[in-house]
Amino acid sequence: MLALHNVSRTYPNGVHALRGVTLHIGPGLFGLLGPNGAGKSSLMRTIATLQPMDAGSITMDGIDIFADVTSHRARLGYLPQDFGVYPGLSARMLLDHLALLKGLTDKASRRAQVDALLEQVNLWEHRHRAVSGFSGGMRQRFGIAQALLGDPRLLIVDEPTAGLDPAERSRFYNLLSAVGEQVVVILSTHIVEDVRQLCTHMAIMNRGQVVCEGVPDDLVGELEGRVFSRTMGRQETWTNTARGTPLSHTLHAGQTRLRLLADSAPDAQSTPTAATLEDVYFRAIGPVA
Ligand SMILES: Nc1ncnc2c1ncn2[C@@H]1O[C@H](COP(=O)(O)OP(=O)(O)OP(=O)(O)O)[C@@H](O)[C@H]1O
Repeated sequence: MLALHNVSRTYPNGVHALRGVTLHIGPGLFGLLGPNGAGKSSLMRTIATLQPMDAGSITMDGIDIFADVTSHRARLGYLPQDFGVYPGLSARMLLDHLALLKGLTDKASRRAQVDALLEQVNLWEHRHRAVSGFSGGMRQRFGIAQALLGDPRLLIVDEPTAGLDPAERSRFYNLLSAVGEQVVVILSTHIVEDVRQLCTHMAIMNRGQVVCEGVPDDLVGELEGRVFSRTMGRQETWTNTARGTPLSHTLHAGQTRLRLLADSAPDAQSTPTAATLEDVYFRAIGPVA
């Protein structure tokens, strides 16, 4: 169990990136959602002990992660938003090299682990190809393989599906959910659907704070029966709309569809509609104009 208590961080430039974050993260896949700049990467990097915090505490199974950074890192796998690769090095050679850097010094067991990981992430047949020439999805799967070196107990994955096409994304989802059966996985993303498809627990961050936390289905269930939808009138603007709390608006076949939160139908045009995790998200962070 990873426990964060009142974690705060202000960068030297004065940006208050984390403001008293408290979270308890157990086994399975934990989704961390939030808009750009919410503080997700800052939190990930802090949990990975790549940057300090100004206040608060983080423990893993009751042990302060900053008390013994080396042993925490040995139990940690991290896939950052952008990870560089050496040009020209094959997947197998690069993974072997990264394994060595991670302290896997015994050649035979290192090779065995490298090969097993390449199989696990479905890159075995591409093991002799240069990682620098991989597609986005293959690269991310390689990223998971490198993060899993040394059998970590905690895996941190920061916005992994950006730029992946639907097929690659779904392959990546399958891999991540299989991994999530064995280790604690924290997935940071601003794609609500990622969390919907993968995560058993989640939190939403906004402006450095956790503004919503729970089980995705429960959070959606809390809004059930209170979400209404209607076409937005031509003269109407996002802010002068009638009753109910506006959640979001989307274009559908050239018309703007408005989603509202209200205890009963706000007007004759609104129809009840099934609540979604996106409604939970917009309710937590506030409507986007
Ligand atoms: N090293 C840094 N020095 C100064 N400010 C930073 C640094 N890293 C992040 N910030 C600022 O801290 C805030 C939180 O950024 P962070 O990258 O943690 O958010 P995020 O939720 O991961 O966003 P994104 O989805 O865009 O990656 C932002 O205002 C950002 O500009």
